[in-house]
Amino acid sequence: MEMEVALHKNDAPHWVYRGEGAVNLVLAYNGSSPLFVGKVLRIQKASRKVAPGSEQWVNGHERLIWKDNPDILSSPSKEIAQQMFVQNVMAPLLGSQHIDAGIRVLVPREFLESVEKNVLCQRPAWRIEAAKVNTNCDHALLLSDHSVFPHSIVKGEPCISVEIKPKCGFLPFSRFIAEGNAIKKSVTRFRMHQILKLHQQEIAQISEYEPLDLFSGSKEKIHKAVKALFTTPQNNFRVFLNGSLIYGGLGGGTDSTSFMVGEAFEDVLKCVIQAEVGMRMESFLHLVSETVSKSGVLDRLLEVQKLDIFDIEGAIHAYYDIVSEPCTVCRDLGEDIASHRYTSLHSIPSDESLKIVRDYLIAATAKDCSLMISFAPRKDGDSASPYSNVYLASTDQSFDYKAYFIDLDMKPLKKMQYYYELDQKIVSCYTQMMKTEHHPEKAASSGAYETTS
Ligand SMILES: O=P(O)(O)O[C@@H]1[C@@H](OP(=O)(O)O)[C@H](OP(=O)(O)O)[C@H](O)[C@H](OP(=O)(O)O)[C@H]1OP(=O)(O)O
Ligand SMILES: Nc1ncnc2c1ncn2[C@@H]1O[C@H](COP(=O)(O)OP(=O)(O)OP(=O)(O)O)[C@@H](O)[C@H]1O
Ligand SMILES: [Zn+2]
Repeated sequence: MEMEVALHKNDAPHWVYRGEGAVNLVLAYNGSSPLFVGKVLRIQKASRKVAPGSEQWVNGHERLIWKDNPDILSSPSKEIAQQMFVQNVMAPLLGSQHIDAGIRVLVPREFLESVEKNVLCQRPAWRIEAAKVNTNCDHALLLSDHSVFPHSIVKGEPCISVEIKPKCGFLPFSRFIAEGNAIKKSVTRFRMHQILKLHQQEIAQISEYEPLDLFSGSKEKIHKAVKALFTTPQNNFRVFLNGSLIYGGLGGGTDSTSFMVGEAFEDVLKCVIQAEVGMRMESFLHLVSETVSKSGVLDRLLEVQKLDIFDIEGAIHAYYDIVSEPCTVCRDLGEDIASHRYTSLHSIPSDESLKIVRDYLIAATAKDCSLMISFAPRKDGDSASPYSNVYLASTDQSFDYKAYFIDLDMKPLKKMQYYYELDQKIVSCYTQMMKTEHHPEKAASSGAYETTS
């Protein structure tokens, strides 16, 4: 058992808003207690509307999925189960050197209430509307702050970091994909989802980012992807300087609000990138591309994403067998098609169904996590650094870097049906758009990728 660290109501003023996603709010520490310097606190939110799968942790069927992980099953709460999931399932797959499962700390209600009040003015309105801090939860996770280096805080040296949410980096190849949905095999989920998001006014503009480029392993394509992320960051790209957001949208989601532009931005970069004004951001993007390429961290992420070998169109049938419910997908497809294509899936041993769904959920986590890479300029003669090193030719600078995955939460089994429905919706919206002549976003279809053999 790890030692329990507890926070007090009086600590609240030192914990400041860093960011948030759909389910957690993240606070950074600005005080001087050695226990917390260089750390962030990840606290749970409570949805105002009940989201699919957000109910009580581990129902009977979920226990079956994770039955080989006693640590998960015996977890007394959802947060501890999440921590065990990161440690026992995701870390071995992605490499524990890129993961920090964090330690649990006790947080009294007064602390959470106080923090909630303090950060309110920084939270995006739509996030406030969707969820509040869960003040009934008495635990939070203390994690390393991946946007800084411990030594840069101590010595007051600069550190620049980037957060990338790469999303799914491959095209599905499952034979269970219906003929009518064959487009999924040539256009990435990300690009198709963009059309739906635009249609639902979740975004104002189609992203230029193509996940296949970022995961390609080719330096040129990786750089193309990084430049696209910079041009249309949405919730896929952020830059932090000494832990403060300097580029990209706050609070996740897809709106891009707080932007530093032009010269102001070039100016703040001067402490880390030794280049002329106007060249600094470009150099930094080269540094990011070089590091993504050199580190190979995305190669492993891609392998984990590819655990989804059946696609949701296959996995959904295994899901219905696990929860012992009649398969609504087969029902809606009608006897004929269903009996041909999916009977095999419905007649496999239950351990195989469990494996299909378990792998699908693990892949879903890998498709939704983010990567944080931070850089500290290296001083000459500083050879004893424990960090990896990357060289930026355009500025003749050396950097220490570290790469960590964040947001490796387990996806709830309950979400399977929602995943199926969303997938259908994304494909039909995209197909619809393709059919519509002269649609303003027709151009986006040129993102279709040719599969090379
Ligand atoms: O389904 P997706 O691909 O839209 O992913 C969701 C994300 O949307 P986005 O990356 O903007 O498209 C979504 O992100 P945002 O809330 O849009 O920032 C969440 O990460 C969501 O996961 P969870 O509900 O927090 O467990 C994500 O849901 P999962 O599919 O990962 O369960
Ligand atoms: N260990 C960390 N170090 C630095 N920043 C972090 C860390 N963990 C989270 N953050 C910041 O806080 C934000 C929200 O965290 P996180 O993605 O874990 O929230 P979430 O609610 O689980 O997200 P999602 O909506 O994807 O499920 C991140 O986008 C990142 O900017
Ligand atoms: Zn079925």
